[in-house]
Amino acid sequence: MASMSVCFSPKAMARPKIQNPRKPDKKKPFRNPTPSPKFKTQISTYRSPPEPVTLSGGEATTYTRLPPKDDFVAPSFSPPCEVKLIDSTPAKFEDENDEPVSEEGGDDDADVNSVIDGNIGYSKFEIFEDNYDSAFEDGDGEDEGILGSTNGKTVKSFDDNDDGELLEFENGEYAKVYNADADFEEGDVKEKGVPAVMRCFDSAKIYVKAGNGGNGVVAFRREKYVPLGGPSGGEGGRGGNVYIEVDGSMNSLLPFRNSVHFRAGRGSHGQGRMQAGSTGEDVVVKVAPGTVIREAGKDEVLLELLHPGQRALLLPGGRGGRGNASFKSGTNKVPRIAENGEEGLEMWLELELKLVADVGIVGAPNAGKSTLLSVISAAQPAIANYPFTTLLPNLGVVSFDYDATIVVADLPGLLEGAHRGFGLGHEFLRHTERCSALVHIVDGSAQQPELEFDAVRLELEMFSPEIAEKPYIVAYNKMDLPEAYENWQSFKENLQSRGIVPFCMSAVTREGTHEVICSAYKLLCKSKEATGEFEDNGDIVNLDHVADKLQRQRSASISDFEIIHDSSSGTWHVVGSGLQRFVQMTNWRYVDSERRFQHVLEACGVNKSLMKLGVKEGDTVIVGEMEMVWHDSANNSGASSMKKRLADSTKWAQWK
Ligand SMILES: Nc1nc2c(ncn2[C@@H]2O[C@H](COP(=O)(O)OP(=O)(O)OP(=O)(O)O)[C@@H](O)[C@H]2O)c(=O)[nH]1
Ligand SMILES: [Mg+2]
Repeated sequence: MASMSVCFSPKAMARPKIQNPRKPDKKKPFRNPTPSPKFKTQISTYRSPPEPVTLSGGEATTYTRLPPKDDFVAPSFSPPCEVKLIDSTPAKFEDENDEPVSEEGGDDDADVNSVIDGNIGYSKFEIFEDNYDSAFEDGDGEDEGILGSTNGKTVKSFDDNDDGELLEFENGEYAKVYNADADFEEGDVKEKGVPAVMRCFDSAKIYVKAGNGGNGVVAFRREKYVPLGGPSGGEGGRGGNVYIEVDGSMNSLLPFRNSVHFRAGRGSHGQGRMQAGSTGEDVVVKVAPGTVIREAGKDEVLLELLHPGQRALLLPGGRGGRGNASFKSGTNKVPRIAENGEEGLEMWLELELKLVADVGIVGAPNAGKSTLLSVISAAQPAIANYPFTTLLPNLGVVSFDYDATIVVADLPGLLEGAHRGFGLGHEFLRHTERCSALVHIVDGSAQQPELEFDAVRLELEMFSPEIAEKPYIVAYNKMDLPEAYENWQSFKENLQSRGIVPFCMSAVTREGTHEVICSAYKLLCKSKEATGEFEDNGDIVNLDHVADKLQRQRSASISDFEIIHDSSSGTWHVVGSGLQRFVQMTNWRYVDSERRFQHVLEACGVNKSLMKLGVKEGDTVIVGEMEMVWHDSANNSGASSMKKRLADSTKWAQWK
């Protein structure tokens, strides 16, 4: 049997000419057409470091388009066949201090707004798909798509892309529009055609990449009167980090519709005279408070960022490669070896926004939710007399005192059948998940306010029992209108018989609104006390844990590896993150690199393990992106070819 001394050694091979695809092949007749020996086999993907990314704060926009009033016929509110509610926990303010609002909340003399027509029927609004590209384009260049219709007439329209379509932006970047309706069941009302601007309000998919480290260099000190100056190659700079920061001025993820890729800058290469390269530019991705971050396609939550100013290091930049000065030793005073910079990590992230609000305002469309928000806070949501004026949630801050403020979210209206795709469906209900209390607005001028109330409660329950169980206040609105005033007594009695004490108010005249929001605040305090949220003493949370974990994985020891044998092709795969990183950082242009590589394979036990497992002469061994041919040899002189593997495993670049 042949001696088991083993050697991988590279075989010099001609490098193929690779045409740089970005440049046209200009023929230069007076130059030698053979490729320059300095020609690199890898096509450079390096781009100049981007400017630090600063995203402008996205506004929770409210899109308004007033259709002609005649478009709205007043169909009768169709009562739900069966309404079943879970045990809820309505707010009760029965003690002396918590006075419920006067039952005569509406002033008889109140100025009845003649413009307001409370009889709009909305039970027939639904989202449907259509060929709206052509049919509904109004030429104003806005994103428009069909939102709803009544009696066949279009209410609003928004351009939208099909699910799964690739959006191309002017800057050459692209984003995939997801199919939000993947698990749509046949027979259900189709919940397709939600305009992209609405989908992108609270979800986004972005690509982040930390900067690559700069390469180290081989250089020697050459100076008059300094003979044998020694190695002086400096190391490369560290690549830029990727940070995620909470920007308090943002309340949506809409900016990520236009910016999908975030790449940190790469470290610059080292230089002679022991000069280290400079560090790459960091990139800071700004997100809205309440953003949940997951790796694309995975359920595990990486980060949940709630408070403005929080900053998490997500991806650390690659380490700079060492220059030859670092390899100087007693036995090798003239090292001709330097490392490549470590590649920066990259990842596709899925961002999901769950607004951080204390109180959520829910209710049927056109009930007066936005009007209430505009009255109790400085927010200025669009208000109009037709359903679905609010397409995206709005936030407002209500100040009670210097130190008592709450954030209130006004959500798009909910229709009976929202769980089957009617109206805006449950698109935005997840934003109430973080609310501690809800204010349920009932349109007093509706034909049957009790049924409207029950239908919305049912929808909340259908979306999530946890949300339905949140403490809530019922506010009967539009008391200034005679029909609402007339219905109030029966509505109140109906709810009281179920143990719910409703409030009445007129958001337009501001009567009763103060009582409603004060009660919501009290409810909020009670709920926070019960859950112990006030005792939250701000434990220091390590937001850099993702980067720490990735760093630990990356710097695994080179002796941690696994060998996988593919007997059909006689291939041995040596898998280990430490070894792969080592291969990636090895600069094969330098002669000493091969020797060092052989030495490492020997030292970390790869050769021994392969021989134990029965590797044979001529077998292929793959470590990271290097492919070698196993060669048993008596005196270490056996030649084997070493090739660099490209991303596409069917192609091979001959490597010297
Ligand atoms: N008379 C009267 N009209 C009101 C009152 N509150 C709201 N309105 C009117 O009702 C209409 C709808 O009000 P919005 O605040 O837009 O209702 P919304 O619940 O936010 O509606 P969507 O966003 O479409 O779900 C507007 O014309 C308001 O002026 C009220 O107390 N009295
Ligand atoms: Mg609204």
